[in-house]
Parts: sequence; structure tokens; C-alpha cells
Amino acid sequence: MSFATANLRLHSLRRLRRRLLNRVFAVAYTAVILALFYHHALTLLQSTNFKAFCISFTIFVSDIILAYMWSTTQSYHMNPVSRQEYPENLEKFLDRKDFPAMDIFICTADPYKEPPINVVNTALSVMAYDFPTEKLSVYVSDDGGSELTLFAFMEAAEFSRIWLPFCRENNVIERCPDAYFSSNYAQNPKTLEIKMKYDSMKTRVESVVEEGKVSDEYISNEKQHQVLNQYRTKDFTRQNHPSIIQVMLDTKNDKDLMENSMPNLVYVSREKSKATPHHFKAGALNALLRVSSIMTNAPIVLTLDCDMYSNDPSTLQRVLCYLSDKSSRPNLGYIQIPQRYHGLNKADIYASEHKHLFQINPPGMDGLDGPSYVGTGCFFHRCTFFGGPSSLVQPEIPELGPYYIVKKPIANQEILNQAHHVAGCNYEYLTIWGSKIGFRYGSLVEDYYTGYRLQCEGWKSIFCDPNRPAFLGDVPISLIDVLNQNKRWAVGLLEVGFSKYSPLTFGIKSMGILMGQAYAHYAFWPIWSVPITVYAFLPSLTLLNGVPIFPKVSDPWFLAYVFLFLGAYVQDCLDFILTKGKFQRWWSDQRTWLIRGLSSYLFGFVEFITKQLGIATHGFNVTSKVMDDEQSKRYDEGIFEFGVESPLFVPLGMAAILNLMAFFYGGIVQIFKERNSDGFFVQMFIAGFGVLNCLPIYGAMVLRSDKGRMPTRTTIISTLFVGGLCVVTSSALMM
Ligand SMILES: O=c1ccn([C@@H]2O[C@H](COP(=O)(O)OP(=O)(O)O[C@H]3O[C@H](CO)[C@@H](O)[C@H](O)[C@H]3O)[C@@H](O)[C@H]2O)c(=O)[nH]1
Ligand SMILES: [Mn+2]
Repeated sequence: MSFATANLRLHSLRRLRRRLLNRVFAVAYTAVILALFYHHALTLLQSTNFKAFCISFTIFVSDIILAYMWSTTQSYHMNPVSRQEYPENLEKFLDRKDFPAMDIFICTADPYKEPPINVVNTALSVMAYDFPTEKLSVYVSDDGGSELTLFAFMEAAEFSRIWLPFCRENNVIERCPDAYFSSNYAQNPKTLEIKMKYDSMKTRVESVVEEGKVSDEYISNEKQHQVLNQYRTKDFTRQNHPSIIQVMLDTKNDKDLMENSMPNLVYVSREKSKATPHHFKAGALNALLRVSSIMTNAPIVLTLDCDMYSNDPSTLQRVLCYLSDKSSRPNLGYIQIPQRYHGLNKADIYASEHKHLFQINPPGMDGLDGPSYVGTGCFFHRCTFFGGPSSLVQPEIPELGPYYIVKKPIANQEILNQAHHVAGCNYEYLTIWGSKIGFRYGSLVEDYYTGYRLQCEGWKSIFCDPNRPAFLGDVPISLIDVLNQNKRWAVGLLEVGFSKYSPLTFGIKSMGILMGQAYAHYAFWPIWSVPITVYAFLPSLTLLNGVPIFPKVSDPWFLAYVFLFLGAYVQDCLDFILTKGKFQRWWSDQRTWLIRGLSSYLFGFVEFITKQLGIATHGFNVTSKVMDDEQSKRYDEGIFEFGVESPLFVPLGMAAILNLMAFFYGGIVQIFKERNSDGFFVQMFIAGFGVLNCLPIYGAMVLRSDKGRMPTRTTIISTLFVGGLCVVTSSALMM
């Protein structure tokens, strides 16, 4: 059977034309960078006093980091590709009855930050995939160990009996109930009846969450009582409890309203004990890998975050276009579908879209060995988790092996006992789970780290980016949530960057320079904080003291600066716009990069160091998905949300104040009074660029009175610090 007959194919690959231009540009840009370092070296050697040396040296170090980070992005520019799938042709190659089974994993960790009704929506959206139901199993991992979540799934299991046949019969595209009922759906008696049932479920689930427990009025039979009693034993807390595994729907026994079979739906809350590390999401996923091995052991596994609902019922067919064709990519380990979001505001003020991470860079990596794994929306061959492509690593019991065939039904007592056993918190003790098998431990960005290690073992991956987003997720709508999320990523990335598996050493050795650099780019993201902080403060501080630190406009070296700045910015902007981006969102993207550099990355660095020194431990702080109405309204209007006091805002406030001071002072004194615009142009430009980027901060500091304004204390502290900084620098410069 051929998979590539002229007009009957399953997928195609196109190399993007821009790669040629990228390569030429890379050569030119490298040449100018080298020239700039020659200039830096001369300046350092010729510096006449210690102060000038220190300033030049700081700029030199910052520029080395910028240049290094630029060099790592070349991996994404050398050979970007674009793929397309033709799922409409699938059944000409593969009979529906030969579709492989799929195990879908959904993680949730906290009923108060991740509302159970949303988790349920995600689960319903994938249970309703247009796929043979008896081959579909949905596993929900509840790291919150919460009866609220379990209750939500009891309700969802019932609701799915009408939802699934409804979607199928009416060919519904939005199979996430919440998305469907928020869309422009046909209002007829049938849909209105279903909406009523959905609303009633939603109200019940939300009331239970509000009450914080499932009171008796919500429990309809003795069986439910027994199930919920598991949470009501003495000493049960979310960090300390036995494993709870509940088969909510069993494809062998459960039927929907139309007497069709249902997918399996299994709730798993792995055992937890304070004495045993649980490795956050990676630990949860490994527990699911094992429990699902025991129960269904499907050859394909999809990982999903609880806030990423399916937006397209035919996604499984789409990935089968690659999975069913062995020649699509030898040693294929996983297929990554990018994270896309709903509810972004027009300018995407916090750059939550993460366009570089999810849409611009992956096609570049796909042109090499394949994209990194980003935690959700990723389809794995189960065997990928058990050693490299040519070396199967056997787990401790054969039932966990990727090719083991499960013979008993999932609700069989023996199966359940075994499932509880492998969900135990001590199960992994003295095993190679987390190091050679399964999702890898050792970094707070388990997704990045796992994908990286799998690729080092020789697995390849595919980037699949359908026009209609396959999944849609929530974004954090307040700046502090965004910054904290990025801070967690920064810590996790540095954990990989400075480990013995650093992409710079181990990665390059295993995968070659381009893939190694592509991974190093992320691992060292947080070091961007160094040049960003230096450029946010140093030019302004020296400008205020009348000390020029860059070439004059009339100096030919000035042109090198212009080329390097414009070259990087214009290329970045083009990348953004060519990937279906809007200019306004690109502006937010570069602003957010600066903001992160001054906050998340900087503090992430500090946290990483304290963690290494064993002074403090930092866990996985789950991002809140709860929407406050007032906050949502401000977010929709594109207004920045500060609101809470946080040290993360202090460097931002400081940079805003200092750049404004320097810009006006420089403008008045250097340009009008001293007529020295030539010598201070670059410093003025940088300060002005800072001011432009800080506009929302000034508004939040002085103009706004709503709850999302910058807290007065943070403004005062930032101002005092700027004052201190000015005093220190001017005395140092005068010495
Ligand atoms: O102990 C934990 C902590 C988190 N989670 C789950 O992990 C997922 C991601 O958590 P979230 O707080 O939403 O983190 P984000 O920063 O938004 O997630 C990004 O970054 C994570 C790594 O830091 C990846 O795991 C995610 O897939 C990726 O979307 C959620 O479904 C959580 O329920 C767990 O299951 N157990
Ligand atoms: Mn998330």
C-alpha cells in the first residue's frame, strides 16, 4: 500500500521559502555581531579608568548573552517546514475497525483553581470524539484528591449519556458543552432540553464547590455514598490519602441514551503521602501511564491539561494520518499539536499566545528532528516512554509493558487491585520511573524536559498545526498569574540548563548542534534577564549623570547598533506576522518579553539558586483558571491587571520611573541645553523605548483608581529604590 499516490495522500510536507533568506541574513548578522565584539574588545582595552571599564564590561557581558540567545534561535530559522494532513482520505487507507485504541489523560490538581465544571467540559469534549467509542478511554488524574471533582464526574458520566448521542446525531462541531452553549446554536426543543440538563448539572457542581463538600442532598444512592466515603476517612488530606480509582463508565457495560456503547471513563487520584515526593504533574502522568496500562494499555496516549478542551471532533483522524503511516517519520515518538487559547483580548496584552514557543519555533524544529513537547495536546506512541527506538526498557511487571494485551474488563476486581497497587505512592521506589521510563523527573517543566530526553534517546516528533485549533485553553488574565507562571517555567528551565543533561553538552552530543541549540534556547531563556535588566537601567542611570556609553551618531559604529537592533526586531516582527500574527499582538509580545526579563526571569533565577542551595523549595504552583467578573471585564478591555502587592512588580515600576526621568532629563539637559544629541542619542532612544513600553505602568501607577491599579505601596517602594539607585550611581561615578 502506498501512502503517497499523487492525489490520494494522508499528509504532505513543504519547506518554507523563507529559510533561504533566513540563512543569508544569519550570515550578515553574524558578521556584524563579530564586528561589534571587536569594537567592545577595543573599548575594554582602551578604557582609561576603572569606572569606564566596569560600564563597558557590563555591556560586553549583556551583549554576549544577547548574541548567544540570538545564535540559538538560528536553529528555528534554518529549515522551517509546514505540514498538512488529509483526514478525509484516512478511511481509504485504514478501516475504521482497525483504528488503534487511544488512552486520553487529563490532569487536574486543585478544585478551587481549576473549577471541576471546566475539567468535566474538557473530558466531555474528548469523550465525544468522532471515534469508535469502544477504543476510547479517558483517564482523569485528580492531584487535588477532591470529592468535589469526583462528584463532578459522577454528574458528567450521567450527562454524557445524552450529550454523546446528541453530538453524533446532529454532527455538532463544538463538542465541549460550555463552548457549544455559548455559541450560536440552533434553538429547538431538543437543544433547549439538553441545555437545561447541562445547566442543572453545572449548578449542582458549582454549588457543591461553593459549599466545599458534597452534602447528602446531592447524593442519590448508597453506591455514591460508599464512593464518597473514601474521602471521609480520618487524616484524609490532599497531600496524604490512599489511592482512589473509580470506573465511572465502562465501555463493556455502559450504554448511552440510544443504546450505543460509551467510552471508558476512569477517575484516578493517586496515593499521596507527605513522606514521599510526588513529582507534581510528571508524577501524576506516570501514575496514569501505569493505571491505564493495567486497564486498557492503548498504544496511543494523549496528554491534556484540564483547561484544554477539544475544539475539533476529527482530531484523532488527523493524527492517525501520521500514526498509520510508518514512513511519515522514522522513529516517530510523538505528535505535538500547539496550545491555542480562547478568550484572548485583542492586543493579547500579556502575550499569552506564546507565539514563538507554540507556533513560530516548532515548524523550525520540525524541519530538524521535531518539536519539543509542550505538556498538552500531545499524542505519544506508548512505547516512546520505555527506552529508545531500538532498545525497549522493560518495566518491573510485564503488565506495564507497552505491548502487553489486557484480557480482563476494566472493572474486574483483580484489575482494580493491580491498578491501586501501581497508583501507590511508594510504587516507584527503587524503580527507573522518572529517569529511564515514563515522564522524566527533575524539572518543574516536566513537559520540556521529557520531550528533550526522549529526543536525546533518538525519538523524533511531528508538529501538527491544523487551521481549526484542535484544542483551546484558558489563559491567565492577571499579570501576577502570568508572571508567576513564567517564573515557575524559568526555575524549571534552569534546572535542565544547569543539570548534567544540559542541552549545551548532553543535548548537542546526542542530537547535534542545531537540535541542541534549539533546546538550549529554552533552557537558558531566563538568562535574558541579565541584558534586559542592564539595558533597562544602565543607559538611563548614565544618561542622568551625563556619561555617554554608546557610540555617537556620527561614529560609524553607530550603524552597527542600528543594524543589530533593527535586524533583530524586524526579523522577529516578520516571523510573527508571517505566522498569522497581527502587529498589535507582536508589540505586546516584545513588551511582555521585556516585562518577563525584569520580573519572572530575574526572580526565577533567584529561586533557582536558593533551591540549588537547599535554602528553599519551590513546588508547582498551579495557575488559577478562575475568572473574576470585574477582572475579566478589565482584561477584555485590554487593561493591565496589577492589583496585588508583589515584589515581582518592583523592578518593573523602577524601570518605568527611571526611564521616564532619564528621557525627560536627557531631552531637556543634553539636547536643548548642552546641544549634545549626538553623544546621547542611543541612551535617549533606549530610555524612550522603555517609556513607550511602560505606558500601561504609568497609567496603573497614577491615573487609575480601579482594583487592578498598581498598589500605592509598590509605587512608593519602586520610587524609593530608584532614588537609592540614583544616589549610589552618581556617587560612584563622581568618585
Ligand atoms: O501537582 C500538579 C500540578 C499540576 N498538575 C496539572 O498540570 C497542568 C498544568 O498546570 P498549570 O497550572 O495550568 O500550568 P501552566 O503553566 O499553565 O502549564 C504549562 O506548563 C506546565 C509545565 O510547567 C505544563 O505541564 C503544561 O502542560 C503547560 O501548559 C494542569 O492540568 C494541572 O492540573 C498536576 O496534575 N499536578
Ligand atoms: Mn495551564
